[in-house]
Amino acid sequence: MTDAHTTGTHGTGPFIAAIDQGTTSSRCIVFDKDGRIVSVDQKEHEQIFPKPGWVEHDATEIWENVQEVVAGAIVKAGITSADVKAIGITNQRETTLLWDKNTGEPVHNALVWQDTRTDALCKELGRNVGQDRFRRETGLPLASYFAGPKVRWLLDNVEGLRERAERGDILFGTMDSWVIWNLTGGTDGGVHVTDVTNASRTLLMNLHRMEWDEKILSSIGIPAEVLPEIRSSAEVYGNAKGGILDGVPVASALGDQQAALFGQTCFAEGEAKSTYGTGTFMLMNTGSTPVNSYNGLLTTVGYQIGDQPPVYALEGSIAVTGSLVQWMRDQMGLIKSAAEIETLASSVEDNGGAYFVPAFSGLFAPYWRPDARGVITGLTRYVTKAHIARAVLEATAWQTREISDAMTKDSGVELTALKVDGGMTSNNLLMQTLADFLDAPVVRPMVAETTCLGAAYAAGLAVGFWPDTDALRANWRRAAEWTPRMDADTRAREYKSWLKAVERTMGWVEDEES
Ligand SMILES: Nc1ncnc2c1ncn2[C@@H]1O[C@H](COP(=O)(O)OP(=O)(O)O)[C@@H](O)[C@H]1O
Ligand SMILES: O=P(O)(O)OC[C@H](O)CO
Repeated sequence: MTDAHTTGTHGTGPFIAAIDQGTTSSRCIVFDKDGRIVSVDQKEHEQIFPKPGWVEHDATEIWENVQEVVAGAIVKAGITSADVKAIGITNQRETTLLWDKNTGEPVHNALVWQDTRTDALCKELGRNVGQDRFRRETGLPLASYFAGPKVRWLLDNVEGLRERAERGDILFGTMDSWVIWNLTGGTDGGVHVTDVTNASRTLLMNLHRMEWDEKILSSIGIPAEVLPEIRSSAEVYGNAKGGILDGVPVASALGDQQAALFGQTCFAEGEAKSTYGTGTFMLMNTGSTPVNSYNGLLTTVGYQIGDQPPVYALEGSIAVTGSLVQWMRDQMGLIKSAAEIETLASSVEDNGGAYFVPAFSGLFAPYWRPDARGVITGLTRYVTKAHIARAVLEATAWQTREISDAMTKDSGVELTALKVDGGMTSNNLLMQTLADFLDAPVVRPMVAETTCLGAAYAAGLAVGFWPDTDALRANWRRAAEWTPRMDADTRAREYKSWLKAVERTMGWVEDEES
């Protein structure tokens, strides 16, 4: 398939190292000038589920893993810090951490983006401050997904924390800030920064001014003292201090989905990519002005290169896609490996009338309904586990279709082709189904690790390793393409049934339960 896990040096360097601090693992990839992978090292971290709906990570474990994978990738490449021109950072977005700047100790586990404990707080803020205000100033709907309410929860629930924060002893960061602060020295002069893409996921940054919004900070109840400085996505923030890359410039930070947009070289307005991992995130470059969404998408920052103006994006976020395949494997035991879902689903011609809407933690885009829960509908005695497997894959494709429709409505741009990446894209049936449901070609690049590649590209631009985005475009190579085969009537009929199934998920959780 792709060369994602090859090791061994290409040429003689120099190189760029990218760190991807993801939801389930941390990895480091070394790239050469052609954007090819030289080495990879990766380590998973524990997923902590203290209560239903709560998801946490141990940030100390994550920082240890990051150091380990960086050392692993450098050793596998057979190079030294002298061969590495810059380090790029990309990360799971929205996951929220507060730590003590004097000791470097986290005050609590990080609250992960999937964590829904702030649902009630968001409702309260919506009543007191108004949904519209958040949308207008930050581009985001008020939802537990984002970082701001998680910061407030920590300040309210960790004893004595608010006083320590107001005294200036506590730092807030998403995982980019945590990794950069530690890489650049931690308690010994670490820099406390974030980039515009990560800041645009907090509900705290004014999307038009690229600054923390004081009115929103005071309405959520967050002291400005804890906040990192907002910087561009591609500039030198500081040099690594200690460790195997001592002295190397840390030169980019991008939320992982924005990094994938960059790695897929979606530099022109209207270009879009969709990343199929645990969840799925489709982003479309909308150019130099933020496009308001009236159809359930997020307005977010795509990237900002140094002192150039920021580039905005529209995003459709789907919470459950690859994780539904994991659920079929781990909770249901219907398949033994994620790849087996393709074999099972391919053993039947169609879904047998069954539709599966995986609203396990409510529905994200384009609905933003925390009260929704998963349903399998259309069941008769005819339906087998193979039909369900097919409905599982179709769920990912239909959710993408809904987001693509919303993007067309919001941006006026018709999707002519979708660039895809992520673990699920190795599933040919899914990719064909996607092309069929979108009625547009689906293309996958040679380097499937677009997230790390995007972080490497941004860091490389910052230090002059690559001259400009045209040089990056030249590296993009197509590995596979799927073209639509479904007839229009079947597509329309199936889409109607899918939308009917989605309706059945709504309102399941009563107000007091949520
Ligand atoms: N062949 C496959 N068919 C369907 N889903 C798959 C397949 N292979 C992997 N997956 C799913 O893809 C996800 C892993 O993709 P990855 O891009 O590594 O995710 P993440 O970066 O979110 O951890 C898992 O949720 C897994 O269930
Ligand atoms: O770490 P991933 O690939 O699951 O991405 C998570 C997203 O950034 C959440 O917004």
